[in-house]
Amino acid sequence: MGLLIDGRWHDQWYESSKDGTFQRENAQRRNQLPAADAGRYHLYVSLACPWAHRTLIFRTLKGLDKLIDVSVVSWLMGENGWTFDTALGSTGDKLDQLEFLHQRYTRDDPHYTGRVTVPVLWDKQEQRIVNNESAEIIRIFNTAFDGLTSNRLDLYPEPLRASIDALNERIYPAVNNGVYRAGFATTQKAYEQAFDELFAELDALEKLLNDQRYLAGEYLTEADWRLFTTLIRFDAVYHGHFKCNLRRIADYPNLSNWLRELYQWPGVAETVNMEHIQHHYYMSHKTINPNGIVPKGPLQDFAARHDRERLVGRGIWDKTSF
Ligand SMILES: N[C@@H](CCC(=O)N[C@@H](CS)C(=O)NCC(=O)O)C(=O)O
Repeated sequence: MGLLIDGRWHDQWYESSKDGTFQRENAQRRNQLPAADAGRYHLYVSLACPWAHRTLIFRTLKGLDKLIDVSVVSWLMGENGWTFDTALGSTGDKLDQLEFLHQRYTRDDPHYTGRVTVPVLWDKQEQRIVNNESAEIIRIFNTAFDGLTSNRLDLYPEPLRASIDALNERIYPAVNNGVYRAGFATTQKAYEQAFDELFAELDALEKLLNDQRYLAGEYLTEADWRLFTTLIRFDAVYHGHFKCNLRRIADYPNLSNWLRELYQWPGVAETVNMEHIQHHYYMSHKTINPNGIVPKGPLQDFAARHDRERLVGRGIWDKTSF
């Protein structure tokens, strides 16, 4: 775990602020696509990472698998940060056989300063990072290639944007980033604050999903998928490793049924890799789990039946029907 300073790699742990709260660095590459060309872009992901996972799901749902190839980093994030160690689950860097992800960042800018994160959307033609912010990469995937794929699904449809934005705004700090705020807190107070906000929000979402099929109502949207990548990791990792243990997702009937429905959505189960998820967190965060013991449980069956048919659901918004 470390960062680049003026293009040179330094191995160092996250710095929290004086009051012990975890500070997440803002992603630095925030461009739109120069053009929607097939085969021009390459996606770098970790199968362990909830942010990268969003982009993999959108790539699948939007039928981009043949247009955008993917390299997967190793699940272990050690002293060199993310690596392409094929012995530890990486596909290798399919473009240039690089050893470390930080070399991809210094190909973008030899003087890059900052953390080296996944996901990364790389432009092979211009040899630069288009974007390394998952919230923006999924919006790009949602529309940019529609002319090439004829895929008409819309996960951020105009009439639902205000409610999707409002959901993201509360779920990101309390849940998506909330589990990290709890897990990486370095004072009791900072941990308890993150913990309380997290479970207050999960309780509210449990209530919301009692009367509606998906977060924004009858349509399955971006807001659901952004929550999904955190909740699918919750009982296996955040509950124990990040001490988010007031309740498990399995203790929330609506959230766990909703989670199973999304897991069973065509193509989605193939994007979930529990081995990468558990090994990454428990073995990479030595300050939290110094001996790197990876728990064997819990037993989970996301393929089991769910009860969501009891509520009206229209699936993903299809632009051709409007
Ligand atoms: N805002 C970014 C966050 C990405 C992020 O923090 N990814 C983590 C993996 S889960 C990472 O690569 N961390 C490496 C580091 O912070 O050094 C996004 O959503 O794309």
